[in-house]
Amino acid sequence: MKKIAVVLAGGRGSRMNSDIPKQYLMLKDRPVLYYALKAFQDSDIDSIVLAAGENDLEMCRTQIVEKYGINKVMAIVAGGAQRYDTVYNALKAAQELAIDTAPEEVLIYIHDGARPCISREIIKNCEEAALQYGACTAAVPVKDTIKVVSPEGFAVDTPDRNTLWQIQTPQVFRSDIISSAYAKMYADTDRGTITDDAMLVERYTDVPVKMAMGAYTNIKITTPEDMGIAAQYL
Ligand SMILES: Nc1ccn([C@@H]2O[C@H](COP(=O)(O)OP(=O)(O)OP(=O)(O)O)[C@@H](O)[C@H]2O)c(=O)n1
Ligand SMILES: C[C@](O)(CO)[C@H](O)COP(=O)(O)O
Repeated sequence: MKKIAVVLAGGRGSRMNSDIPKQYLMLKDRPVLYYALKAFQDSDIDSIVLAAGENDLEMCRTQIVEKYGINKVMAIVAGGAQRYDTVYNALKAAQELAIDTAPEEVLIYIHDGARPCISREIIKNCEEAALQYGACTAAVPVKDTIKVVSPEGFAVDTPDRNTLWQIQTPQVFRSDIISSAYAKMYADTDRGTITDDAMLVERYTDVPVKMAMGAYTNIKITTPEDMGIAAQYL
């Protein structure tokens, strides 16, 4: 199996309200993005594709990849308007890297660059599930009661908590499966809001997406208070 990580850093981080995108803020003494790259660097994956904003490509190369010796990064590509556009650009680069390998023999690990607390154990859990099922996502069972709420702010339903999982990354797929999902998604003019890659596999293929155990500490930096929490976890 060839193993390629796709690390996403093409977002603007609008909910963070900072001058620079959240993935470049300093967390402890390193940029947020460093931690995800380092986790894959230290894993047994073969290579990393980093996707970043068009104007940040050179900065990523010199100030993060080269500076911290992340030498498994084999391509740095420009992101797109939506998260899924960024993933798609990175997938094309990953396929180039694996040109000599059958897509069924390639695993793609898609990870948010804004999730710095990823661990070796989570990567391993996802890998095992992807090898067995072809498609998986890191996730944890929800701890709170979740309600469906009307636009007016009233509870309309309380789903059985035992059926609810909170979805994280990495999301790991066999290359043929995620490629097929993306091709069908772009052909669909009525695709609506898409927030993760597992959703595409659920919607556009018949491959069930397996939950692989993530961690409650594997948070995504989204709003300012997340920086302090992530620093504690790290
Ligand atoms: N067009 C985009 C949008 C998001 N991402 C990446 O996807 C991950 C998760 O997305 P999210 O937390 O939603 O990031 P942002 O879109 O940057 O944040 P916001 O929604 O607050 O603007 C982040 O690592 C982000 O950089 C990306 O690569 N390209
Ligand atoms: C993929 C993801 O991290 C799963 O939780 C998430 O969907 C990323 O985007 P979001 O816009 O912050 O939900």
